[in-house]
Amino acid sequence: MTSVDLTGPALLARITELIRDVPDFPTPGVGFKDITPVLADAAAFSAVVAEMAARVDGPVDLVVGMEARGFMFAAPVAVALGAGFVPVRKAGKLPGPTVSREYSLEYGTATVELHPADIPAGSRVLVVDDVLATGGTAAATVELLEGCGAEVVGLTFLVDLEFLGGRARLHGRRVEALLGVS
Ligand SMILES: O=P(O)(O)OC[C@H]1O[C@H](OP(=O)(O)OP(=O)(O)O)[C@H](O)[C@@H]1O
Ligand SMILES: Nc1ncnc2[nH]cnc12
Repeated sequence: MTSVDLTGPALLARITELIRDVPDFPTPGVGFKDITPVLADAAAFSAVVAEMAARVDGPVDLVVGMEARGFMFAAPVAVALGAGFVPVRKAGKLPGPTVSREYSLEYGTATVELHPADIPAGSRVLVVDDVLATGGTAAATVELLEGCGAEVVGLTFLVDLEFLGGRARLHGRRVEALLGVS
């Protein structure tokens, strides 16, 4: 059992220390932010989940996380908020019926899918992922959710790679990031 005693600037400093910069991964020229050390640190992980859960206004029915790293934060945030969890998966992983969107991200293109049957119309949904980079993944996820009639009440990330401009793709929405990298 771990107590959450990391908050504010101490949490920010700890996250900054733990996230590992990996040059040229997965492709040349990409500066990859490896968040696995945050997951492996019990105090940091629980504090991140608590902080993500705190940065939302009003009730949340569902927390949506994107495969695969998004699942690692979104599922515990859902439990912390007393909300359900819905996975957005890469193409071909969900049995369906699914709705899907193709999108581009910092290092390629992909297709994401979800089960609309898991999203009752009017659901208040929080989207959680580890990294906001170009915003392609998050924007595609918002399109899918809104196509199901959900209300996206916010998007929360561990890291915002600000120099890639992802926030602009989410203009007008509540976007929270625990750490901004400029
Ligand atoms: O803002 P974007 O440019 O869309 O990039 C951000 C996305 O990229 C990463 O996922 P990735 O597709 O690498 O999958 P993974 O979580 O399975 O590693 C990350 O977890 C975000 O979902
Ligand atoms: N630079 C990066 N580091 C980690 N995850 C990412 N997803 C997209 N770009 C990324």
